[in-house]
Amino acid sequence: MSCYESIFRDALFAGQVGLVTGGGSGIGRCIAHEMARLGAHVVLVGRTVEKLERVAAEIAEDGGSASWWACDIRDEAGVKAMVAEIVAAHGRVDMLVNNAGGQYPSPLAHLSKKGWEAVVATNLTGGFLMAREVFEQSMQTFSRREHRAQGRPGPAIVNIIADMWRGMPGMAHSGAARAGMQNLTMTAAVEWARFGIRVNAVAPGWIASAGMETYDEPMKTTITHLHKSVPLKRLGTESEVSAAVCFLLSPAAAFMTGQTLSVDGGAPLYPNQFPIPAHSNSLAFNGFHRATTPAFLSAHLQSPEDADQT
Ligand SMILES: CCCCCCCCC/C=C/C(=O)SCCNC(=O)CCNC(=O)[C@H](O)C(C)(C)COP(=O)(O)OP(=O)(O)OC[C@H]1O[C@@H](n2cnc3c(N)ncnc32)[C@H](O)[C@@H]1OP(=O)(O)O
Ligand SMILES: NC(=O)C1=CN([C@@H]2O[C@H](COP(=O)(O)OP(=O)(O)OC[C@H]3O[C@@H](n4cnc5c(N)ncnc54)[C@H](OP(=O)(O)O)[C@@H]3O)[C@@H](O)[C@H]2O)C=CC1
Repeated sequence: MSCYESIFRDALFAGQVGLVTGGGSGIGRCIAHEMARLGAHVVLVGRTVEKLERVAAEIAEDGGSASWWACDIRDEAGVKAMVAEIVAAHGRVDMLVNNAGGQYPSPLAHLSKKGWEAVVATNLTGGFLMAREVFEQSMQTFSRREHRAQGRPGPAIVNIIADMWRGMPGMAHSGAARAGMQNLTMTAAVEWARFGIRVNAVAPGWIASAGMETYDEPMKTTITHLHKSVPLKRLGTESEVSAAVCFLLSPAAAFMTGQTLSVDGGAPLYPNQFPIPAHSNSLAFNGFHRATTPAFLSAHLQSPEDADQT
């Protein structure tokens, strides 16, 4: 386990209350630690009590302030009750990090309806329910004028999505849900801007997080090769995602809303494995154009169906 020094100033979030879903492990745990280190009281949300208790104890050990709430973010009544209790206990919610999520690998054609719905509910519906309740119940507690009078904006929301910019082959359910969450981020940003609420997203690429441990051995082998497809030639860290989240929650991002920050080492920009030449060859253009097919590549011009028949 590593420790990172936050680049943000001490007490940046002093006096603020932040909710982190999925705060019991991985990226969410790291975000919760950093927010607490910056002075926030952090409420950790997840389904497994032991994980939440452990992280809350770690934060207390480090001198921070944290509590936890066990809740499945897909359970509408549970989310409503949880946000109500948190608002009653702390008076408000200043920050929401919609980080809970996950998926399992499967070819699109093999996805069951139940599996699809489980992943979409986790990565899209759950985030929607959390954001809506925090919005609704914050608005009931404080009017915009009261927020202004106290010199505070409304809650800042950050949604964790994923690198799904070119689809998400092998994880179609998650790609569809994350794309939905990115779109929801933009809509919420516009609809809630007049209440001083900012809504942004962070799209992690491949991160060496505790969550990667949840996969089976064949997937873990795949994951050990992923760095080759990243221009920066490594996986990201939990703390690099956390830094982007804390930036978006902070006043440094006061004029940013509806945006998605990618933390991915440039992976979606250059997914291919061919080497970049040191010098480009200039191509002479004389009005003709020619077409040739190198013999060794002929087979690769066939569609998979044609290739099967040969
Ligand atoms: C590709 C290369 C990229 C390579 C690139 C890889 C890196 C990608 C980057 C992303 C990395 C991460 O997100 S890392 C974070 C990973 N962390 C996680 O994924 C942990 C959280 N995940 C989960 O909780 C689960 O996966 C999730 C399905 C979302 C929620 O589960 P639930 O508790 O709701 O439900 P379960 O009861 O477990 O499952 C409900 C149904 O879902 C289906 N289901 C669930 N798990 C299943 C499984 N492993 N295989 C088949 N089907 C499954 C079944 O139909 C289940 O019903 P039954 O058949 O009746 O049981
Ligand atoms: N690691 C990576 O490379 C990437 C990760 N991401 C996303 O970042 C987020 C954090 O992932 P990471 O830290 O790696 O993985 P983890 O598996 O460690 O974190 C996921 C957390 O979400 C919680 N969670 C899952 N489902 C629910 C639910 N229905 N209700 C409440 N809590 C839930 C889990 O706790 P519990 O099971 O106890 O509820 C867990 O603590 C996820 O959304 C993930 O998909 C996106 C792109 C890349």
